[in-house]
Amino acid sequence: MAEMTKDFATGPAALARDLHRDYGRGGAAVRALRGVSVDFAPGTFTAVMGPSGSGKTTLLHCLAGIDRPTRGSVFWGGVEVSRLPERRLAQLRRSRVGFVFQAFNLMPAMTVAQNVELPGRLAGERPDRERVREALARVGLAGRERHRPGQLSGGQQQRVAIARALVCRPQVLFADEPTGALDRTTGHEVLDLLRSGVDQEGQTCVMVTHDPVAAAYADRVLLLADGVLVEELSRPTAARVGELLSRMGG
Ligand SMILES: Nc1ncnc2c1ncn2[C@@H]1O[C@H](COP(=O)(O)OP(=O)(O)OP(=O)(O)O)[C@@H](O)[C@H]1O
Repeated sequence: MAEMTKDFATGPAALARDLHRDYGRGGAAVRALRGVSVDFAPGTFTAVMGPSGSGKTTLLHCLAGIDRPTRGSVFWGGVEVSRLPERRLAQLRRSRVGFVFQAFNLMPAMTVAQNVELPGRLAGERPDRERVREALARVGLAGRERHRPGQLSGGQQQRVAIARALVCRPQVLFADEPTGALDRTTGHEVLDLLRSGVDQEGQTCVMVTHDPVAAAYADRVLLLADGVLVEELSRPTAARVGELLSRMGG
């Protein structure tokens, strides 16, 4: 592929350089990102934190190729994705990244297996039953293929959404407040799952969260404020993250 560079195998799984995202123009423009540069090494788990409106979701969407930066670049492996034409970007996004939302975003009328197959079907592929079974087994939902989302608990529904994101074996899994709609115990199950994907399968994971306890599952915490990265914390504990957040607020 022409846009591939030779560092593909060894470089970061994803990176951003001088990322800017403005919403609107002129004096009324909201500058959601104002020059973010960051690398995500393969097999690492990063939590993105910061006050409401600091640009966390915008950063995640730009990194995942769901939104385009106004200026700056995003790379997956050695591929610069921020300038790819829409069709090529959609194709690459399907095979390289997975995305998990706070609200699960499952189709209620479809079975669990059909939900996991859906992105592939939308891309015109024939469903691979074995892969779907594997993805569901990986999230602890073997045997629930024929159930509907409404027959599952919130935590199980989020695990279906994670299986859907993992079924194409993405290089990077992005999760936007994946435990935001869950109680604490169920939230921990989802976080354990994300953590074990990183430890056991070398998955790269980037997660937005407001919760210091959730952030402590990560290897690193990035703190955003007003669209810029202001702090980075390695091997976070909930107490250190809490301290950092209260320092920011004070
Ligand atoms: N589509 C949009 N149009 C206009 N402004 C937007 C749009 N999306 C986001 N913004 C603005 O960009 C800024 C960053 O928003 P973003 O959702 O990325 O923040 P966040 O840190 O994820 O917030 P929260 O923690 O509340 O979810 C905010 O000021 C927001 O109002």
